[in-house]
Amino acid sequence: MNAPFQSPRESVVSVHGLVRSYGGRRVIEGLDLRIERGEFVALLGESGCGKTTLLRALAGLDEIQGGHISAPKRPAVVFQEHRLLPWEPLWANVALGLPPRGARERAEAALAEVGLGTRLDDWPRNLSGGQAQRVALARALVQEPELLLFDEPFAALDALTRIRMHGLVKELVTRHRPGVLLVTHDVDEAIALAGRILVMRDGAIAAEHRPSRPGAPAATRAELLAELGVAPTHAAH
Ligand SMILES: Nc1ncnc2c1ncn2[C@@H]1O[C@H](COP(=O)(O)OP(=O)(O)OP(=O)(O)O)[C@@H](O)[C@H]1O
Repeated sequence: MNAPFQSPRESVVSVHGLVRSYGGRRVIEGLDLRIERGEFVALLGESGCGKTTLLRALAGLDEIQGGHISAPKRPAVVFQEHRLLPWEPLWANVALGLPPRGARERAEAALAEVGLGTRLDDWPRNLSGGQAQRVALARALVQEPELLLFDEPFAALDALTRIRMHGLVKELVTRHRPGVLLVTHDVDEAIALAGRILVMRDGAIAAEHRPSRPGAPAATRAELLAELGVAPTHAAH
């Protein structure tokens, strides 16, 4: 009897030999990256090493100077600041870019998923920082993206709100299964959320960790801190 057919794991992002420079200065130099469907990848690296530059290139926001990127045309992006339109109510902010028919209902469902289902007609100015980021998350997920790009989305939140957001993001990502790339400065956040953690250095991926292996989180934390040149402290959570 034939063995069951096993398809190779499908990648949602595939980058080969990426080069990105600003005015002749190369920030990304021959970078390779794959993200599989439903995979949650975190990207760490020293300030200025090119994390946001990579994310923008994946989002198709910038031209590249070399190499090849294969990624969905319209990935959803969540930035550190919520970027909500102050003159639109919450539901319209979430519905932005949806076809008009059924847009309000879809926005309502997405806002309910992030715990703001009763605030459809409220305004961005009435939200706390954490609530505004939840709306930004709803706006990203309502598009049902194959790829979700996070650029330090929780960095401006207080520690408790950040931990609550981690729980919510885990739940939503498990349900919707987009490929995720999370740019973060927070080693503990990367360990809490990602199945795979990449460290960026000198314009390329310098190290890879899989914190979900049994017994791996503590070792991964120490290795990551050493790679990032930071003295270890107690885990934040
Ligand atoms: N528009 C731009 N024009 C010129 N140089 C830029 C531009 N954007 C970024 N850079 C440079 O590219 C390098 C990488 O920047 P990038 O923002 O990608 O780093 P990062 O790893 O995301 O940093 P951080 O962690 O501090 O956010 C930096 O040296 C930065 O000065």
